This record gives sequence, structure tokens and C-alpha cells, in this order.
Amino acid sequence: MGQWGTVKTFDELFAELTDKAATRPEGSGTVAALDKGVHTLGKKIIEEAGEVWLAAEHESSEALGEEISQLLYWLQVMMIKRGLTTDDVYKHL
Ligand SMILES: N=c1c2ncn([C@@H]3O[C@H](COP(=O)(O)OP(=O)(O)OP(=O)(O)O)[C@@H](O)[C@H]3O)c2ncn1[C@@H]1O[C@H](COP(=O)(O)O)[C@@H](O)[C@H]1O
Repeated sequence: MGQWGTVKTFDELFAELTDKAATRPEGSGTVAALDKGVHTLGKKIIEEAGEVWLAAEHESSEALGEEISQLLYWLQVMMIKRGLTTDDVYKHL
């Protein structure tokens, strides 16, 4: 259980964000972030990646897990912004 209230998998979050991007519900931070564009999303990814690094060096496993979850979220927002699906990523794993 994370700060966002419910346990979910990478695929479940991706489906939720894809739906938000399509339906654009009022008050969605994801919709606002998508509207800011690739440049802003790229900076957010770099910021969160830095926080993952710092947490890995200096913080607890719990804190590291939270930072990693945020990085995964921002990577998903970038995927959706660029029109990628999870298959476009998974095929390279
Ligand atoms: N999992 C996430 C998630 N992880 C990270 N974030 C965002 O990333 C930011 C990271 O927090 P930081 O502390 O690093 O940054 P901050 O400086 O406090 O925040 P900002 O100044 O960037 O707003 C958070 O404030 C959120 O804006 C997320 N925003 C949303 N989700 C989930 O995405 C789904 C859709 O959310 P909405 O689009 O807001 O409805 C929901 O299931 C949410 O739980």
C-alpha cells in the first residue's frame, strides 16, 4: 500500500493512466502533466531518477520503493504522451 491509497501493478496503473488521458477527468494531475508536454515530462523523469539514486544511497527501503514508484509513474506518463503501449517496452525486455 503506497501513499496513493491502493496497491496496483505496473499494468494496472498504465491502464488507469491511459483511460485518464482519453477521458480527461477534471482535476487529474496526469492530464495536466500530459498537457505540459514531452520536455516537462523529461525533466520530471530526470528529477525522479535523481531521487531514486539519492534514496538508494541514503534512505530506507521503504523510501526507495516510493521513489521508484514515482519514477515508474512518470515513465508511464511519457509513454502515453508519445503513444507507446506496454508492448512497445516489454518487447525489449
Ligand atoms: N502514482 C502516481 C504518482 N506518482 C507520482 N505522482 C506525481 O509525482 C509527484 C512526485 O512527488 P514529488 O514529491 O517528487 O514531487 P512534488 O514536488 O511533491 O510534486 P510536484 O511539485 O511535482 O507536484 C507527485 O506530487 C504526483 O504529482 C503521481 N501521480 C499520480 N499517481 C497515480 O496516477 C493515477 C492518476 O492520477 P491523477 O491523474 O492525478 O488522477 C492515480 O492512481 C494516482 O495514484
